[in-house]
Amino acid sequence: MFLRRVHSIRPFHSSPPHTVPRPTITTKPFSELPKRPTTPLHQPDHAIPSGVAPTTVQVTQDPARPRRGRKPKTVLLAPSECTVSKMGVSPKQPRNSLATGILTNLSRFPHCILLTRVGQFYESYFDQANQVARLLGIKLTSRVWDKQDVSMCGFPIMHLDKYLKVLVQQHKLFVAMCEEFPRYTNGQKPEYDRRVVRIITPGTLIDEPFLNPFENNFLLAISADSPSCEPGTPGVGLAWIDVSTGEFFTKSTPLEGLKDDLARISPREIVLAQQPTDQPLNPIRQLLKDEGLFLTYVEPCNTSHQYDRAYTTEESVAINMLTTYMQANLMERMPQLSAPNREGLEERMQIDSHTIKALEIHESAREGGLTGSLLSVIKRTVTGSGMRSLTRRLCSPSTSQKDIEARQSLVAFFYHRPHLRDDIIRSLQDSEDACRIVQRFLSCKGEPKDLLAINRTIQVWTTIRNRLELEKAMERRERDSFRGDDWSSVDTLLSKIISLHDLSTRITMALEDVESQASLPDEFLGADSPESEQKSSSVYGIHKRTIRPEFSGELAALHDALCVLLERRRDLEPSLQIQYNAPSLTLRSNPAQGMHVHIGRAKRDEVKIKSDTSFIAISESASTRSYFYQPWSQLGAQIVEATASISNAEKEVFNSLRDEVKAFTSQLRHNAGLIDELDIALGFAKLAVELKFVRPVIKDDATFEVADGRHPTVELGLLTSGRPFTPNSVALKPHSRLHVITGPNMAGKSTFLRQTALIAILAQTGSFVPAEHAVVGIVDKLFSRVGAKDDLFRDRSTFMVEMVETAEILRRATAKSLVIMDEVGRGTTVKDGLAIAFATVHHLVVHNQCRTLFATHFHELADLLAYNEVNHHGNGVFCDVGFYCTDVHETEVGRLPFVRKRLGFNDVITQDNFFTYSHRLRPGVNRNSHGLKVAQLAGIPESALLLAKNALAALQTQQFMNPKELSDIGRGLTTVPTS
Ligand SMILES: Nc1ncnc2c1ncn2[C@@H]1O[C@H](COP(=O)(O)OP(=O)(O)OP(=O)(O)O)[C@@H](O)[C@H]1O
Repeated sequence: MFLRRVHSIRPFHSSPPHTVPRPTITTKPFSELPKRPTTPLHQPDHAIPSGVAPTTVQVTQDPARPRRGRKPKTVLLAPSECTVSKMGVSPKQPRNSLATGILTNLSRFPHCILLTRVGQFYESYFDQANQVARLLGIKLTSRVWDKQDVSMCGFPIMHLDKYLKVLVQQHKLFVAMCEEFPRYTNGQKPEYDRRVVRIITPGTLIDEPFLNPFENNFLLAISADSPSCEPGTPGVGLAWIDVSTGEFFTKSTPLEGLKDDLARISPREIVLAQQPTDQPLNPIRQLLKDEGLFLTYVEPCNTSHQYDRAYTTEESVAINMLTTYMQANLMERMPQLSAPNREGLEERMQIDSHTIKALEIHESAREGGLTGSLLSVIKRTVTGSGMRSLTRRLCSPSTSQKDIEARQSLVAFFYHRPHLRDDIIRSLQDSEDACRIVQRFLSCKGEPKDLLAINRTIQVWTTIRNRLELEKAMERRERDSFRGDDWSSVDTLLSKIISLHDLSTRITMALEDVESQASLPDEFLGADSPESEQKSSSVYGIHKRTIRPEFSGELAALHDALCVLLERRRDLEPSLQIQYNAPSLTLRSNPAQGMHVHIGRAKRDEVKIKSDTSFIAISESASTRSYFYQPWSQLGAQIVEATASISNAEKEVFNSLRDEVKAFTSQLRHNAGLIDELDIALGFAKLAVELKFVRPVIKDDATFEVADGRHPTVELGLLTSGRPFTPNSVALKPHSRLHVITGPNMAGKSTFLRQTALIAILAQTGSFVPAEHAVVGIVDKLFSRVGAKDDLFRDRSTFMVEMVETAEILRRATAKSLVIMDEVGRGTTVKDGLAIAFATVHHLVVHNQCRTLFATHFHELADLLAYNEVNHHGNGVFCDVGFYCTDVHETEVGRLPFVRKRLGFNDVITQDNFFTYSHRLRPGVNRNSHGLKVAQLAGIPESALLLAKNALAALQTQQFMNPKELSDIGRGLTTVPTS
């Protein structure tokens, strides 16, 4: 039989969320990419990257000579043929070099918003200026080029980060950054070379200050056209990198696992090979399109080059695509990359994409932020990278018993040593994000303060190591019961930390301590004011000392020479004061007047100077005078020259130190990874103490036993309103893998299901769990069917979404999986729903053989499933199903009046209103859902409630009434006759 849906409205599929044309980039094998930037920073380079096509330029009509009836033509122009017209460009070379440069860049990067640096501003011109001004909410203005008005807008460079965030993160636009580089010829006014140094896309943010330090920003490439992508085979190649930290991964995944990987990686941008438009979308492309992710298309990789034997062909394609894309966008900022870490398919618990969202692991479902998520409740890490690692781990916990137990041992170690734990946490708070700093260096960026930060971090690592070793020595000495075994997890960690003592010593020897850095310019050059000092620093090369003079012979000699000059200056000032009887005379410099002699009290001190021709007056105010005085000008120039030489020598030292740090990239990343591990373990230990978590026993079978387990997020939520959480137990065993949960609405069925899944995740992440006791058999895949929303955008009703998710679980769950299902079948008629629920459970028991918790209001399901069972004597098909339920108790004191008060109702509290939910599970089946009580809680009007009550009574007594009778019941005129 064929089913055909008939819609009066055709299904609607929107276009991708962005409208900017996508880039076309030819991919190259990873190994062919330069390992370091080909052009040093700040060296002009006019080479246009290959593969950039001439742009399509809209040629607008000349407003002076309108040609009626003609549409504007679209033609291809080479950049050099473009010129400015009122509303766009026209084919004539403009005389203005800035305009030419901008037009060239606009044509080279047609898919980008171009921001051009002009002095202290970033500016946008031509048609783009309208868009930029609108998006950023800045003023649109115009300027005249070649006697024509050109739209423009701009903002000061200090606002760049704020506006980049709007363009790139908010509007998902690509921004080409065009910087200016002054060229000085024969002491003339500088000319400027302008070139695009980088294209900023949502996935290629490096160290922009608006990057969240606690989140990864992944750029993902997918080999979407793999020929070997048969169902079930891992044929889709993935490669993803956080450009800001250098964390680089690759993996092959089967098509059905792709969605889960996307949910877990949560990429900001996905790079995909372009496909001819006449070809139908393959399933991978269809899935990516359906998910509504931010996709960027590049030219297909036309090489079958395999990056390394360790990687599959699909992975190599993805790696090549990713690195080529990075190269094309990061340009001069392209960092050196280390080889990607390959993730095996079996190493991690696979959590399907719905489950990651439904369990609110790192994002709450309601507000979308961290608050209310599992992560927000369990997070105790103190470093940004620790938090990022924790998030990744929660979304893909380990499936290796050995790894999990090693992590648990570390947590247990710190659990029992609060004083040590607190000490190390305190030390960790002083460490910096080593991975991000190293990545900055690898992108040829970074400042001396980053070197200091790396040094501080290495020192923190050493302090932690020393503290642990000290503790061990103390325990050995003081504790009779000292057991070396207790220390094995810590010893293993310590043995893996690589000593970077030499690197740290070099940085310490080289870098000036912060306090003395500011002393040089003020003291010796007599800057007029802090502002003028700031201004003058660029002009006169006044420079804050960053490297210790004694670090290199050359620097020491330069500093000696400067000292001599400064000594001369120090002598010159008092001798001039005495010679000219002018105590208010000082030697000064500023950008406007250069080196000059300043008289503070002119009336009193100027007399002798005025009559000396070697002083040339350059400015005056009511009480002060300034003079040009050649000996000071010459001496000052020498000082500036010496300072500039020091500055250059320091830059060289800084660059060489930066190179040294870069040479230790893998060691630094390795140590940072271990410290993340430590940070997470310390956090878990603290969490276990604070929230009374216990260490679960990990097994490699199908057991899942939890005594008095709790839902950490719901428990915390209840705590804030002063209510206790009722713990619940579960005991899934290899021979009894299915539990059916029934009970009233609002009595805690969903909470119980979710807490079980969260306990599995926490246990395999290495954390202790919220329970009195727990035995967790390793879960390979975790699935959930909880909560339902429709997905009209993708043409799916609520029930359709429910069935799609159920189908996926039935296809994919294995005997090692854990499945939680909440009210499957509720979205249709009772009979259809019951039938589907029965078939689903049956399939899970017979075919998937996985551990399952199934919550339902269909109590009839119990009769269909069980026979001769301890707590339920049905006529069903299975003998080893567990049945548990929650309850409602009519009591003298209950929650209802208080809940209704909170909802804004002002009821008279009657005895009838009193009941409580028993959230505690008991064995058995509850056949009453008490739905009307929830309706009452929610504020359904009294008359409607009365009608519902009577209708329910009628249905229960099998009495069927005509509409007139029902209406009378609704008006309270009559009640249902009892049978
Ligand atoms: N074990 C518990 N202890 C205390 N309060 C709980 C417990 N479990 C649930 N609750 C409270 O009850 C509310 C409803 O729980 P939950 O959604 O799990 O009920 P349910 O039985 O699944 O309801 P429904 O059948 O209507 O979906 C929760 O938001 C929480 O405030």
